[in-house]
Amino acid sequence: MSESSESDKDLGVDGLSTDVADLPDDIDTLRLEIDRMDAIILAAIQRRSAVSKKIGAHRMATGGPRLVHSREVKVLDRFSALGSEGHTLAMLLLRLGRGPLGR
Ligand SMILES: O=C(O)C(=O)C[C@]1(C(=O)O)C=C[C@@H](O)C=C1
Repeated sequence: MSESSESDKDLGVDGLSTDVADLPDDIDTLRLEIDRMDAIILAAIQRRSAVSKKIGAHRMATGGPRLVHSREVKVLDRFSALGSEGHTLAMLLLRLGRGPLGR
């Protein structure tokens, strides 16, 4: 998997390295790190969805479109760093942000 890009560093995720050489070969310790990452990921997804819904509500209240294709392409591009599964994950994030109207 690729390291985070320069632009991601600008966005404040530079503390989350994929270099885990410094972690011990101890399953309990490693599982604790997974639990910590899962908690961060879950909170980030929930916050992302809330922000996305807020943008959508504002845009629709001001007469704009429900979806913005160019932004969705950017999200899909970013997650292509994960390979083909990145597309599935990005689509899921976009769906979570759209809410029930966006199916
Ligand atoms: O960036 C926007 O304009 C959004 O509404 C956010 C978002 C997203 O979740 O990334 C959601 C719906 C749009 O179609 C595009 C992007």
